[in-house]
Amino acid sequence: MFVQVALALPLRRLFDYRLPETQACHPGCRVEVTFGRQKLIGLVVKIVEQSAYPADKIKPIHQVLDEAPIYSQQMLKTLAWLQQYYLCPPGEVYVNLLPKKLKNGAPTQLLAEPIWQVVDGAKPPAGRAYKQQALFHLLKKLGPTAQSLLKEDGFSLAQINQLADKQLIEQNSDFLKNKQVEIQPSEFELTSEQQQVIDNIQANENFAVHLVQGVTGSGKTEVYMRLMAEALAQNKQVLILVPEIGLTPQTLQRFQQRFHCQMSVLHSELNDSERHNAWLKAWLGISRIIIGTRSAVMVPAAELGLIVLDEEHDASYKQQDGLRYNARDVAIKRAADQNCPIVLGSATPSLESLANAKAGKFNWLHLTKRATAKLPPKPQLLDIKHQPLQVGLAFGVVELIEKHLAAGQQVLVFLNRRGYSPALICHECGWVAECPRCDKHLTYHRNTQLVNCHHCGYYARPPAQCAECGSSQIVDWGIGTEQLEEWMQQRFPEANPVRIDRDSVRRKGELENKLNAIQAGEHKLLIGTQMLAKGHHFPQLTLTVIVNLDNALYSTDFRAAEKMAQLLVQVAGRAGRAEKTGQVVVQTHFPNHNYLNTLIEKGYTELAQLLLKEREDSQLPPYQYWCILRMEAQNQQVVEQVSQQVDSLFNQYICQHYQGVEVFANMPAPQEKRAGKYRQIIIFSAKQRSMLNAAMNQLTASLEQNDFAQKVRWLFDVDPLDLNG
Ligand SMILES: Nc1ncnc2c1ncn2[C@@H]1O[C@H](COP(=O)(O)OP(=O)(O)OP(=O)(O)O)[C@@H](O)[C@H]1O
Ligand SMILES: [Zn+2]
Repeated sequence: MFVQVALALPLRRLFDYRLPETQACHPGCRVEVTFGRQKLIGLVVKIVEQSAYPADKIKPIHQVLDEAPIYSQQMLKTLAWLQQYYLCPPGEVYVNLLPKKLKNGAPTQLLAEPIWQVVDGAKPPAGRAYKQQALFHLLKKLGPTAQSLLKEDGFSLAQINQLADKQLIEQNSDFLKNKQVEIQPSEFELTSEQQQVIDNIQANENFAVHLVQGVTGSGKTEVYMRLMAEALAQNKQVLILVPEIGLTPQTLQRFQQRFHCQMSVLHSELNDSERHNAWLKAWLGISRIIIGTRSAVMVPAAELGLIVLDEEHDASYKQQDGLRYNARDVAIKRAADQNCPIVLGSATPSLESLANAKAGKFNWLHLTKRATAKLPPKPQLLDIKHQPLQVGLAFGVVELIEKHLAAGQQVLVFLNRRGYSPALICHECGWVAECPRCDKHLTYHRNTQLVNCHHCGYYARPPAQCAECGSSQIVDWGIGTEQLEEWMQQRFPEANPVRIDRDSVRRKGELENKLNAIQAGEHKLLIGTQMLAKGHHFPQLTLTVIVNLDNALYSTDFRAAEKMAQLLVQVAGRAGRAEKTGQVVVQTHFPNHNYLNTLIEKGYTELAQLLLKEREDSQLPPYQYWCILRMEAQNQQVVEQVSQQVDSLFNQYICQHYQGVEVFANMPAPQEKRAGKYRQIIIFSAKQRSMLNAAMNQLTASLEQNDFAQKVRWLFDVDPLDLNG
């Protein structure tokens, strides 16, 4: 008997070893093996009776690390699919998805972690220790809570220890063994629409994909929580996927307040110990709720009974390096293998999901009203042609902002461009400062006094002189959020403007503090990028201004219009969420553009129909499946040559065996040079997914054997979302 082991190597194959005589070994167990002169840790994928290698050449397994498999049969099946579908080396899937400590051979044991609770009869701390007071009250509401979760809620170890020193909170070590869930009652009655959606989903316990399309503020989260409550009550585990946890800290607290139980929270900012524990608690069934960003989708949970994936259209579900999976598609596969329902929610579903809903593959459900009885405001288009602008804003818009502020309300100004200005140019000759590694404009950041490449991260001091003509008259060009903030501070100082973008909330806790201050009404004027668009609920906000989305109307990216519409609806949806009616103004040079008018007059679904029709007519996804072969090299000629060779290899030897699979395009990536490398892409397309996958598997095998392919770095991107990627 032999075992086939996946190792974390960039090779698309499993490795054969001899079964140990003394230790039991099953598929799904970790093993330590010798590979060349190294010792590596891998995962047993299969046990076979025969090996293609001579028996005497096959080395024995050095050590079996797990008595019982880490992955169940069913998870192994899902992992096998993942590897096959995304055309990647097995190690990428079987080994690299494990938390680092397990990958390095740590035992499957939880690391000790304090569980905190309020001391019986303790009173909140007095004085001005606001954070400590907030922590005390939260803990009182939640009951025993793991320390890591309190950190997720934005509290520091110092604050926890201070409360402990004052003997207001104490550790409770028994709680970890407790798998019970205590469900708090909801504050409100469901609307009839919410009830219908829930009844419909609960009518079927088995696998089904439910697409809940609900307008912004329609109470999707409440629907999720009711469904979760039901699953938890049946002793099932629940997996919740969200685009970015850090952006919406309120969401986590909402779940914590409703469900008192162990939770695993997984996202990219965990340290190794936190990830280890979160993963193991899910695996051991201690965590009844697993909530996380895309990487949480493959965390094992044997008793999984429901998957919820919020904001299903969000591009952050697609991983853009290594194993380039889309967590939405993987989640659907997991639900199918586990035979449990999956709920995809969004106000603006992706065209892929809408096509599936229209074809009857997804159960399409609607929430057409806001939970608070008012509809989201209808955006108004403001023609800015020939209009004088100040920091990109028309006079009328500035007056409107003034009016809303004067009424004591909050205003959101949305600009999707961070930094002070998107370019520095020479006033004399028009030279533009560019990234030396990408040939793209450098963005000027005044706060840091640096120019920064938003494509590769390169930064430098701003040039003092023009590189072409030597003039020292370097001026900034265009408007970014920093500049808008600066202007607003002068124009509306009493509104205490706040900027929210990736630069302004770099430090941990900063975003949370700013969001809390906004909730508390300390800032009346909010300036932000799409960070401010997602999921936030600001009751006092009545006006949203969208400075500019025109680029998307004439973009070369066929997804640009879809993304623009999703963003516009999300941003607009922040206004008028409480009693007062909201207003949304969109500045544009193209007030008669069909996309904008369809979106505003007829709604997102109508625009989506139109876009789907266009995609169908031009045979673009989702009417064709795509797989991109990405190649890059230091040398432009080399990468172009290789792509020609791959193209002919495919057309001469491969395509005739796979009906309908063809090269849709062979071209430089839209951003051809990035971080000093030249990039070329070949887009393969087919009407049938399985046919495309088979052809690509064949191509992969050929590329691995061909010397010419080794001259470039190549990889596959299945179902790409972005040609640049
Ligand atoms: N049945 C209900 N009755 C009253 N209020 C409700 C009800 N359901 C939800 N709400 C409230 O309505 C507000 C919006 O709900 P929620 O945040 O779940 O909406 P959403 O659909 O997720 O919105 P978005 O897509 O904008 O994030 C919340 O404050 C929520 O507490
Ligand atoms: Zn760059």
